[in-house]
Amino acid sequence: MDMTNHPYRSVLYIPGSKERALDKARSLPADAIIFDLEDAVAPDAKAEARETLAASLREGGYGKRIKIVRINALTTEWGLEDVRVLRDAGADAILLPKVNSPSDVDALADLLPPTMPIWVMMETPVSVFNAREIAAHGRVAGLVTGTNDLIKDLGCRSRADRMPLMTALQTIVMAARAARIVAIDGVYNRFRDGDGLKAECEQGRDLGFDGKTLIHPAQIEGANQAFAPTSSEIDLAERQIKAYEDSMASGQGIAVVDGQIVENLHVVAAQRILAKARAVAEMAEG
Ligand SMILES: CC(C)(COP(=O)(O)OP(=O)(O)OC[C@H]1O[C@@H](n2cnc3c(N)ncnc32)[C@H](O)[C@@H]1OP(=O)(O)O)[C@@H](O)C(=O)NCCC(=O)NCCSC(=O)C[C@H](O)C(=O)O
Ligand SMILES: [Mg+2]
Repeated sequence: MDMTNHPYRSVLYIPGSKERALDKARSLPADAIIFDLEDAVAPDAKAEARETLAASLREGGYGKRIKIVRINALTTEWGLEDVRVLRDAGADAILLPKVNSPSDVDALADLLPPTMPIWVMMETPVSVFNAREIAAHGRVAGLVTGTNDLIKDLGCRSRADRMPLMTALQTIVMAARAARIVAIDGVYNRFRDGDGLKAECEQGRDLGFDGKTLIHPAQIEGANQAFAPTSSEIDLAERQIKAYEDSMASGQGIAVVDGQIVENLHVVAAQRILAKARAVAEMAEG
């Protein structure tokens, strides 16, 4: 699975214990799925969920959706067995919760095949302080923000504008961008509130996240819309690239489109928008 040229607009958590949801996900329009063995699964159900999930992954049918398994932390009684059962079950990546430092990633890397990408939950204050080093770890391919755990650990208020989380959110995006890996925003807990989800998706998009983690199928469409390039963004990107090429051909280094300058760096951003639009279109083709 090519994980780099892939959209990550909607990243849906599914409890590994829920067979019906595991099955339903095969037809949901999410870009990626996090099959969860951690917080969505009760302690008594963990052993059975592990086997249920391994069987679902082996059965397949998830198409182009990126398949990420969230194991329990290796410091828990379940973590090692999660790795043993799931490491060869067909996941595209393993997601490690409650990471604090690169050494936590090392511990998991030692247990996985060398080609298996590791994603990391950024959900402790220490992980935010160590964000740059965690993101730069050679095995880490994505950062997933755990806003619920962050709010718990910070003791901050859960506000609609997420002001108390802003330093953490921006640090996570910056760390991911510096390391050229994926950055996914946290979940919106009020899963029946479409307007609230839309606002939070747009905020996450504006901050630079690639997409949002979700807890319910009803949230997928809102995230897919918010994190996809709009038709006017695509149109502007195409015109910027054309204008810049024309200006280069006539010996000038700068073009002007809609009253704004276009330099090489704007062309790079425009090309990124078009690449994302192509990736979204390919995902829609199924
Ligand atoms: C939140 C839910 C418990 C709600 O479940 P339910 O009441 O069953 O919802 P519905 O009846 O509306 O469900 C309708 C159908 O959709 C399927 N469904 C529901 N949720 C999912 C899902 N996540 N993936 C796939 N399919 C789903 C139901 O099976 C129904 O199907 P059908 O019967 O065929 O019509 C529930 O949505 C849920 O459990 N969500 C996931 C919660 C979760 O994963 N939490 C852990 C991750 S959040 C987190 O930990 C973030 C981070 O770590 C942090 O710190 O912030
Ligand atoms: Mg968490």
